[in-house]
Amino acid sequence: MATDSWALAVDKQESTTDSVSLNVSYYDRPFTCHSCLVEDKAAQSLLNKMIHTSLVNTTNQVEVLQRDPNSPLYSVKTFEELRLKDELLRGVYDMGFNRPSKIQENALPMMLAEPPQNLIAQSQSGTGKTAAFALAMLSHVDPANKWTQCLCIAPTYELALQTGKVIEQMGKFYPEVKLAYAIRGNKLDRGTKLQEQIVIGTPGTVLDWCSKLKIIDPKKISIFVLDEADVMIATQGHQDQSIRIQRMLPNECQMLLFSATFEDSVWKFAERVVPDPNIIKLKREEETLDTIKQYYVLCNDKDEKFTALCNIYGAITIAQAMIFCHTRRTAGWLSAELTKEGHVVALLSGEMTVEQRAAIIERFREGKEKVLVTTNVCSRGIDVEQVSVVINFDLPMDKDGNADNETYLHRIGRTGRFGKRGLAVNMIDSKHSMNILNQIEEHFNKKINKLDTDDLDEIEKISN
Ligand SMILES: Nc1ncnc2c1ncn2[C@@H]1O[C@H](COP(=O)(O)OP(=O)(O)OP(=O)(O)O)[C@@H](O)[C@H]1O
Repeated sequence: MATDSWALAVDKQESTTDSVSLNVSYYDRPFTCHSCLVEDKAAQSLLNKMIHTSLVNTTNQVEVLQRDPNSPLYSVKTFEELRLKDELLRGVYDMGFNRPSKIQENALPMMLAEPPQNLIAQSQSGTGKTAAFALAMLSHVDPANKWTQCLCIAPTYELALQTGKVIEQMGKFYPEVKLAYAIRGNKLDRGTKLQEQIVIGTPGTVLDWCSKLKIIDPKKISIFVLDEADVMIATQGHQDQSIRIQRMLPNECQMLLFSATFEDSVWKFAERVVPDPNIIKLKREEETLDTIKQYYVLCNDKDEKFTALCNIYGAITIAQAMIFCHTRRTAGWLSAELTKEGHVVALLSGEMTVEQRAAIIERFREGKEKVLVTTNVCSRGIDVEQVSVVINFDLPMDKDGNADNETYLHRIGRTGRFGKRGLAVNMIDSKHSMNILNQIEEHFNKKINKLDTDDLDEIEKISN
């Protein structure tokens, strides 16, 4: 679960600095807690999964690298064209899927081909990867054979359960196929012969079931799925266990690997566990600042920033806004102040569990609250796309106190999605924050104009 340790470190530092001198900005000191910066990728991934209750609408480009150029990849525009078993087709339609998503359209023909083909696929969260490999596994198994034929590993207990749910739902009309969870707490005696055709679990337990306990015969596995590879490799132990499992499988076993991101380390791991792969990459829409109007507001302190924020709210109609604060404490204070002013505010806070965060983001996505106040740590990597205004109550910075340009782009970039014009307002209350703003301007080669929040006419103009 999320530890949110960075927020904790920032909070701690904030409180220490307060007691030293009220005039010294805590931004002036570099952070010391480097290890605290390790993100909880699994929590992030689980959050995104829970939030994406429907397919994310993307206009992304697909890149397909086929191993065998002589077998042209045919495109599937309907699920019928995949010649799925009737039971599965019913399952798919029962889940409300009318046609395959982009990643499904490209990956499913490869996954269902004869002879089996290996695949490495990358696309952002919510694009339909889980549903794709769930369908592939369900299509491949022979329900008459009462042994494990498909093995799927996920980085955490919770992610394994989420994926299992999809398989169960999709296989609803195919009850002959059974699923078992190889997760902690699911204790089976050594030598038990598992009858379930599909097993989903975490690497450690799956490895135990295959080797020590001999519950699964790895030589009888015909599909091996590695889900959330980017999260998996964040834990060295998982990486080693995954490779050990893979080594036990027969050469002809189909290997499938999925990941939401594809940095070098993921790539290296993928190449080790998936021989001769086909590769599908769904390029994420480039985030851009071009359609976003960016401003800054000059203030002396936090209270003035709050007044400026209220002035903006008073002058323009804001559909939905996200407000980013640097610390959990500021976020809490701000949401309380905004609530006093009559705003309906949601606060995403560091001490919440993943489930609580997902519920809050879900309500915000549904429009139940119009303002979401959050810290960056809390919302990192989470896609909320419909926001029209982003307020940087505190500017994003890295551990050394420099501008965090990537985070800035991620926060702001989303407001301009789908061609809509977005608005971003940066609150400046110190020399240091002005410095960060200048670094951001320089990095993106874009001038950010000053906004006078005491001039209501001027504010009104920016929303046109
Ligand atoms: N073809 C489809 N049509 C409509 N909805 C779909 C389709 N495929 C998947 N979905 C839905 O879209 C949501 C996201 O799908 P899925 O969980 O498979 O994405 P993902 O890429 O695996 O995401 P993550 O990386 O977070 O695991 C789910 O609610 C799923 O039910």
